[in-house]
Amino acid sequence: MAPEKMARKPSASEVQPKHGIRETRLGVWILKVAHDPRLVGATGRKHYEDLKSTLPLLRLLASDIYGVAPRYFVLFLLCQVWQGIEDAVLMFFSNLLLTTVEAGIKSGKPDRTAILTAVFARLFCSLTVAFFKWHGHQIYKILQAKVTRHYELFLMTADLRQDLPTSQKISSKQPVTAAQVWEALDSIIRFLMQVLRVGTQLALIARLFNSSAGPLFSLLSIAEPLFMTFYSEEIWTKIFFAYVDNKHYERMQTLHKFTSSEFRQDIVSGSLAPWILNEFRKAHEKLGETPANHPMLEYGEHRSPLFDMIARVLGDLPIAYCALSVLLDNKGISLVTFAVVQQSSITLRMSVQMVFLQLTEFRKSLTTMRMLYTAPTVVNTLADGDVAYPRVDRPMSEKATNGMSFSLRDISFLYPDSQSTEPALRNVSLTINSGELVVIVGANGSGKSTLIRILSRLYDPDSGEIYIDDLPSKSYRIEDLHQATALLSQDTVIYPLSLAENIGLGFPDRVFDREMIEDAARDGGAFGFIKKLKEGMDTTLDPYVQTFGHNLDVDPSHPLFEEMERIQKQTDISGGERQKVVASRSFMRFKSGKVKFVAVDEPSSALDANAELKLFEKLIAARAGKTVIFVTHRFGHLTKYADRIICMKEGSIVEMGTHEELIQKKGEYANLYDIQASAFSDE
Ligand SMILES: Nc1ncnc2c1ncn2[C@@H]1O[C@H](COP(=O)(O)OP(=O)(O)OP(=O)(O)O)[C@@H](O)[C@H]1O
Repeated sequence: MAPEKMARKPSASEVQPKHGIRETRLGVWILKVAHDPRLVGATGRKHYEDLKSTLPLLRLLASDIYGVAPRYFVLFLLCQVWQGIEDAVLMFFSNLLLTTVEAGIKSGKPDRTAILTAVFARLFCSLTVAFFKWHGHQIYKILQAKVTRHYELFLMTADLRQDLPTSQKISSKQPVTAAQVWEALDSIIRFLMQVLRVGTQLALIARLFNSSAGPLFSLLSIAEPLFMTFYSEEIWTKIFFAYVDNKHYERMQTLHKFTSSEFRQDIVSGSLAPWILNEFRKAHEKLGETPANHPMLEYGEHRSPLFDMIARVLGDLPIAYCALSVLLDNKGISLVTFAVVQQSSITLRMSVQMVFLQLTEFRKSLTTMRMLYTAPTVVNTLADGDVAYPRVDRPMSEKATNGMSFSLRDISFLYPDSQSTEPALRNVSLTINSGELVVIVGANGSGKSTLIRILSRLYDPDSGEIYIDDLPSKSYRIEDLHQATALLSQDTVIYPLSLAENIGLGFPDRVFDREMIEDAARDGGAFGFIKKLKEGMDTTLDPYVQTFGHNLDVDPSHPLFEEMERIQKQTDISGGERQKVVASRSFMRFKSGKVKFVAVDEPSSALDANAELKLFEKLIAARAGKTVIFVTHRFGHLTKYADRIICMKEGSIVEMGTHEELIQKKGEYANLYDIQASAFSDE
C-alpha cells in the first residue's frame, strides 16, 4: 500500500489566523501558535499601559527587598549596574588606548604619558570587571538566601491563614513558590540590566562616531536584531500549544506500550505478540514518511531563504555605512575608531537580541510577582465576627459555664467543589444543650462527620442558621470558637515533629511543659508505648530527611552506605498507637481550660476493645464544663451513657432520643442496633 502523505511543508493555505492563533501541521503534530502582539502597532499602546502598570509593582518589590537586606540589595544593584555598563566602559577605554597609540605611530612621536594612562585605565577597568564579578557572585548568594527565606515565610503566612473551605478551593492554592519568586526577581533584574547595557552601548557608539551621523549609525547597528526579533520564526519566544494528530502514529505509540512489563503475563498467556507486531507494522506502513520530529525542531525549517538574506544584509549595514562615510567625507573616522565602532555594533546587536529574548521571561516574571502579592489577599470563606467567646456579657453562673450550646435551624450543606448532586446535610434542625453528652449514629455517608465539622465551625452551612450560646455563630471571633473546641477525629494526623510536640500542640502555650505533656499522654493511653521508644518523647516519626548518595549501590557494604541507611532509618508506630498520640493531644487541649465543646468523631477504629473503653471513660471523666458529642458506629459503651442519641440517614436527622426510647421505637436506630447485637448472639 502506498504510504499516505500526511506530512507536507506548511503552506500559506495551512496558516489560518483565527482569534490570533496560527495553526500549522508539522508532520504528525498540529502546532497552534498565538499571534505575537509585538508585531501589531495597535497593541503598542497596550504594551505601554502594561509597562506603566508594572512600575508600582517594581517599586513595591524593590522596597520589599530593601527591607529584607538593605546593604546587600544596594551592593547587588551596584554590581548589576556595573555589569550593565561594563561592555561600554571597556570598549571606551580600548578605543582611547588604540587611538592614542595610532596617533603616536602616525606622528612618529608617541605620547608616553597618554599611552601609559590609557593602558592603566584599561587595566584598571579589567580588574574592576573581575572584582565586581567575584563580589557580585558572593552578594548574589547571600541576597538569594535572604530573599527566598523572606518570601517563604510570606507565602506560608498567606497559606496558613486560610480557613478549611478556602484552602480546598483550587483557585486559592499557592500559585508560586519562594524559589520561583527569586527566579522571577533575578530575571526581572537581568532584563532591566540588559536594557541598560543596550542604552550605554548605543550612547557609546553615537559618541565614538563623533559626528551628527552617530545616532543614524547606532540605528543601523540595531537594524538586524530588530528585524530578527520581529520576523524570526524562533518558536521558543512564542506562546504555543502542540498535539499529535495522526491516527497511525497514535496507534503505533499505543501498541508500543505493550512492551511494558505490566502486560507481559497477558501477552505470553494469550499469545498476543504476533497480533501486536502485525498491527504495529500495518500502522507503520500507513504512516509512511510522515516525520514525527518534535515541533520545536521542525518549526524553523519552513522559513523562506529571503529571511536570512535580509538579515545578513542588515547585519552588514554598519560596516558598509562606515566605509561609505569615509568615501563621502574625506575626514571620515580613524581606522581604530572604525574597528572599535564595528566591534561595538556587533556587541550591541547581541545585546539587543538578548533584550528581546528575555522579554518573554520578563513578562512571565512580572506575572509571578503579581501572583505573589495577591496570595495574602485571598478572602476567607468563613465570616469572622467580633464577639469574644465565651461571651463576657454573661454572668459566670449561667449555663455557658457548662459548655457550648447549639441551636441549628434548618441548615443544609453541600461541600464546596463536591461532585454530588445531594447535599451532605439537608434541613437539619437541632438543639444541643450546654453540658449535654450526645451520640450521633448512622450509616456511612449519612452526614455525621459533616455535622461535627459544621458545629466546630470548620465549614458554614449554605442555608439555615446556627446559634451558639444564643448568638448567631458568625458573630463570634472564629479563633475564639476554635480555641473553645477540641476535635478528635477519625483522620489521625501525626505531625512531622517530636511526639512531645505532637501532644503538646494541643495547648501551644505549654508545648515545652514535659510534665503536662506526660500527664496528657497518660490520659490518652500513649505514655506506655512512648516510654519504650529509644528516644521516648523526643522521637520524631516522619522527620525531614534529605540525603544524596552517588555510586553507593556499587558496594552495599561500604561504610558510607551504612551511614546513609542509618540516617534514612525512620521509626514507625502502629495505627492504634498513632490514635493514642492524637487522643493525648486532645487531653492536652483540655488543659488550656478554654475548651467548652468536645467533638469526638470515631477516633478509636484502630484501638483494641480495652483501649477504646479506657479512652471513652477518660473522655467522659473530663466532660465537666463541656458539651460532648460522639460520633460512633459501635453501639454499647457510649450509647448507654448518652443523654441523647441522634440517628442520621442521608443527610437528615431521622430519630432522636435515649437508647431505650429509640429501641422501643423500632426504627432506624433499633435496626442498626439489632444488626450489631445479632452478630454476637449468633456466635
Ligand atoms: N470533603 C468532602 N468533599 C466532598 N464531599 C464530602 C466530603 N466529605 C464528605 N463528603 C460527602 O458528604 C456526605 C456525608 O459524609 P460524612 O463524612 O459526613 O458521612 P459520615 O456519616 O460521617 O460517614 P462515615 O460513617 O463513613 O464516616 C457523603 O456523601 C460524603 O461523600
